[in-house]
Amino acid sequence: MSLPTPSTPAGHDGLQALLSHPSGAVIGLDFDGTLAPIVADPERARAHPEAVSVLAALAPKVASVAVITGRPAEVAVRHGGFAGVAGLEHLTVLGHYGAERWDAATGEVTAPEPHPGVAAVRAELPALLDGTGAWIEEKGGRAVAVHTRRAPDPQAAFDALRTPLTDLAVRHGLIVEPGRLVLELRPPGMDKGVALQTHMRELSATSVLYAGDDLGDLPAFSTVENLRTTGTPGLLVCSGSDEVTELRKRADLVVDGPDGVVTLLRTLAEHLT
Ligand SMILES: O=P(O)(O)OC[C@H]1O[C@H](O[C@H]2O[C@H](CO)[C@@H](O)[C@H](O)[C@H]2O)[C@H](O)[C@@H](O)[C@@H]1O
Repeated sequence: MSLPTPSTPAGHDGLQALLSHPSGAVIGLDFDGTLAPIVADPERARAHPEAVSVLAALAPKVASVAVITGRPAEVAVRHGGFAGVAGLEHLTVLGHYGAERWDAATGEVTAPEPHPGVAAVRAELPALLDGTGAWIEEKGGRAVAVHTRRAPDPQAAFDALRTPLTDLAVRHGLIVEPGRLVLELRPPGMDKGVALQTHMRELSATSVLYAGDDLGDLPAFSTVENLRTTGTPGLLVCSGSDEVTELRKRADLVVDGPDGVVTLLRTLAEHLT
């Protein structure tokens, strides 16, 4: 299968750099909505059935494959089926938007101390969510996610909760990370852009491909755009959905959700020597 053609000159340069010098390339991938199809219950989300084998084919050919996710790193590893896979011995999972790190090489997670604001907002949430149809996803005490996908009117519940949850978060020193019918209350100071840039710097990476689907991926898009202005080529891929349109406008390639991401990565692996 032939590789798709990026719609922008910068994306074209990014793909060419990756193909000509793969050992310098970092492949950064979001989890939910990019490697894993969106489902109503986050506990039931799993990586696309072909994701692991495709990543295992790609990873030995590039500098690094890194999954960069809002999930706790350990949850992404478990739901992804990423541990103990031949070919993924050097996989990195950066969880909680980069605050946590799991390395396949050690199997260990490194994480900062929990922010005290998380427990404080968690205690106040039940009263605030009463009657809204929204529900809470626990995230290991390091963040809380308020989901509205299963509310009677998911978008109305999301819109109604955004301001009160922002006020609550700010009162306790947290920020709100909006996503696909989810409002996450989490500590400030880290995002996927910082996580991607730090990872690339550690590896002296010479090019990057980043694929994401949601608003939380925009900082990583910004990092790639900034790197391109200082001479590091990059390819931005949007895992397309009807729910989020912001990434489409800035992507060099739009593919059809996790199916399209897996197909792209498989084709890329086939073209890398
Ligand atoms: O950075 P990501 O890997 O994209 O994680 C962001 C959030 O993803 C999860 O929620 C999303 O996926 C769920 C399962 O498909 C879906 O039910 C929900 O509507 C989506 O927003 C996850 O549950 C959150 O904790 C992550 O922050």
